[in-house]
Amino acid sequence: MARSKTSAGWLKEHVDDQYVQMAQQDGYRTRASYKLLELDEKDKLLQPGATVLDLGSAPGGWSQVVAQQLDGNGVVIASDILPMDNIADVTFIQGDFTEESVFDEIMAAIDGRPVDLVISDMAPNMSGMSSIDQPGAMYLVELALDMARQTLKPGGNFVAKVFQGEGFDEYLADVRQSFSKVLIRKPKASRARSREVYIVGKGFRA
Ligand SMILES: C[S@@+](CC[C@H](N)C(=O)[O-])C[C@H]1O[C@@H](n2cnc3c(N)ncnc32)[C@H](O)[C@@H]1O
Repeated sequence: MARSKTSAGWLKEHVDDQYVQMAQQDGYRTRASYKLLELDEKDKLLQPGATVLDLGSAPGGWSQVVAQQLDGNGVVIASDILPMDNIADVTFIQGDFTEESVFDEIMAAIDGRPVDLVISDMAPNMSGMSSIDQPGAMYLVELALDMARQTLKPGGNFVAKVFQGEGFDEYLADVRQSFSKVLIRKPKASRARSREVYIVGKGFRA
């Protein structure tokens, strides 16, 4: 096989490919499933009977993991601007999360239930220009945190994909205001060259 990359680059791409292959074998719609599986293994996020809100859910890799772990015992509400094929036991709301009407629709689906976990893997389409992409990404995670603050039960948990760059430190400080423990995770299935990390907030303080 011709190797045009450095051996470190080749090795990383090979590992990335392995996740794609694993997802196909395990029946997950995307390699992203392994990120949530690793976060759950480390931080014990998914408990039977939980109400979970999955923001930026398409194509559904995280929702599949949540539905699988809850195994019919719990409530999963997922939302994305893109369509998502049906997943058993997952209520899906399609729409732009920056629009108030979508926020209201999600709130209506939650129907006053205390939410145990809010997870956001939302990311805007990247233009490659960080002066545009970074503020767009930060805006989405700020809205996700706002939703978490309005819906989580005391002691509830929060996960958000955040890109390291402008606004990251301020966002982290903001998350720390509302959770008793905050961790920064880089799951193995997250590409090393990506600036994405996952902020995990545990123990919501209402
Ligand atoms: C990395 S993907 C999520 C993958 C998902 N967690 C999974 O496991 O299948 C990021 C998602 O964020 C969604 N997204 C981006 N901007 C959005 C917005 N304004 N409102 C809702 N979803 C948005 C995208 O459509 C995309 O599906």
